[in-house]
Amino acid sequence: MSALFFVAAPLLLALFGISILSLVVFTPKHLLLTIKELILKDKRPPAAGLMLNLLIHFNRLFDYLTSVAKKHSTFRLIASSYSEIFTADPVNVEYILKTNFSNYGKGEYNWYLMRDLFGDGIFAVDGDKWRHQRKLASYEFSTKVLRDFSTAVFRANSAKLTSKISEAAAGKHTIELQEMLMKSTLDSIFKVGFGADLNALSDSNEFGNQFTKAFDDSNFIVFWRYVDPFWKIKRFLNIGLEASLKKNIKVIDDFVYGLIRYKREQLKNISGDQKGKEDILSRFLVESEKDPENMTDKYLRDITLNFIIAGKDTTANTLTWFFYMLCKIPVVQEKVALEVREATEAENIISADEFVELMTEEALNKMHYLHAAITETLRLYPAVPVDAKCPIEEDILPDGFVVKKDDGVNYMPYAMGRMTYIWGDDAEEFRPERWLLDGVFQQESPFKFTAFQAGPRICLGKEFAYRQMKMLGAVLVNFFKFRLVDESKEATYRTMFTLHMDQGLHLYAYPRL
Ligand code: HEM
Repeated sequence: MSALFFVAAPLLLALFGISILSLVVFTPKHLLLTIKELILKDKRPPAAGLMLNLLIHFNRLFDYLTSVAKKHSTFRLIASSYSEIFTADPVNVEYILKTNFSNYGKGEYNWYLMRDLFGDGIFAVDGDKWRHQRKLASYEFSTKVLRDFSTAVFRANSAKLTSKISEAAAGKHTIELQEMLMKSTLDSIFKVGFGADLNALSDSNEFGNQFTKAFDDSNFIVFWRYVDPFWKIKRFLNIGLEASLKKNIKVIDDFVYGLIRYKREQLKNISGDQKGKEDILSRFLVESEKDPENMTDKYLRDITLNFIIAGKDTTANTLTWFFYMLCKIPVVQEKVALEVREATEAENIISADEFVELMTEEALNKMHYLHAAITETLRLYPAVPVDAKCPIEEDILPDGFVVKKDDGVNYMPYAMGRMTYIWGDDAEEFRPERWLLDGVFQQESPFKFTAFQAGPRICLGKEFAYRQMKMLGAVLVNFFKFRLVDESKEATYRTMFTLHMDQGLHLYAYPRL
């Protein structure tokens, strides 16, 4: 241990120095680049500071970026040899995500930071691997079978959650809703995406709980790499957060490989045409039988994990902020409750199991106010608050600013939702009515409302997510009135890839009926 310390300490100090220098001062390479920029009169986005600012403001990172975006719709932060560009301009966003899509991928840089956790899954890759996964998953999302099956699963899980909350309400206990929602959406993605009951993999709930905890922590640690100049050395020495990440990834891997083994066994009992048609994982497993060299178990792990992440956190986090806003503005909560009763035509006091049967597609489609309230939540609390891209070639954005090949380019759904130049003077107000015209929900441009990304890489699960969120939202509001345990406290986020409420959402639930 002490020998390791004596070897590692000077190395760490040297790296510390170099890294801080690279973040703080202008190296000769950077000076040359700046002089070149001045001579060539490149129109670069205004420099709002150094990359070090991201580290300084890490805990309130998305609010820091919002405050800068209020002054400059496109700006950059400077590192030693490149700039990280941030934009909140819908015209630029359309250009990056659609018009010149082929020039803006995840890139090597993002993949390198994310790969220990996300591997070669759809969130982290470009090119053929992305196209392959997108194509196979698109089939699955477009089928009526998936639609009907997922609706049945959402119904069952909503009734299950209602019964859990009823127990807490009866005992006058507080609930931590974010954790409950995380479990519920994990159950749903397991059943729909992988055709398996989470409990089927293990007798105890602990299995899913450990996975959820390990994933949350990894999500935070991998995001932290973007601002930590020492992460590579920490990984090499297996110390600090990188050592925890390694342990967490082991828990995640055990969980996902366990699922793949279980699914392979299940698949052995299915033959003929039906094989590979039931769920996303079966489809990928059948592909791997045809092409075992490319579709290794590691690749299957990456694909599977990325789908769990896609389906679980985004939806649960959005619902968490939705219930938080319902508590902050009780009149919105009452309007949702009224709409749900009218749309389902539920007259008598009925059980949750009976009530979820009234949640038909037709009833859900009638709930325009609920749809608007969820969308308003996503406008102000987008599940993916900042999204990073890397340019392949030097380029000029529609606002005339030059993007260099080594720059990073980010669009900012969190900041965009708060810009008066996009949403008007009341941009920071939570007002579901802004989405309604004569009571009917109106779509916005996906380049202005960017919570689901846009263009060829637009979220594949958008419709699936709305169905699940409307179902859970409607059923819970129908049965309970929610109140914050601490009404004076403003909720905040834990900075990571997804907008996770820090410390969870602690509520009282009172029976409504
Ligand atoms: C409120 C819920 C959701 C939100 C806000 C959301 C948002 C997003 C965003 C912003 C991306 C782009 C991420 C990136 O490239 O960095 C994305 C991609 C994706 N989402 Fe969602 N998502 C939600 C729910 C879901 C669900 C429930 C599923 C699946 C069950 C899903 C499946 C996917 C997939 C597969 C991609 C990758 C698309 C690609 O790269 O081609 N999403 N989503």
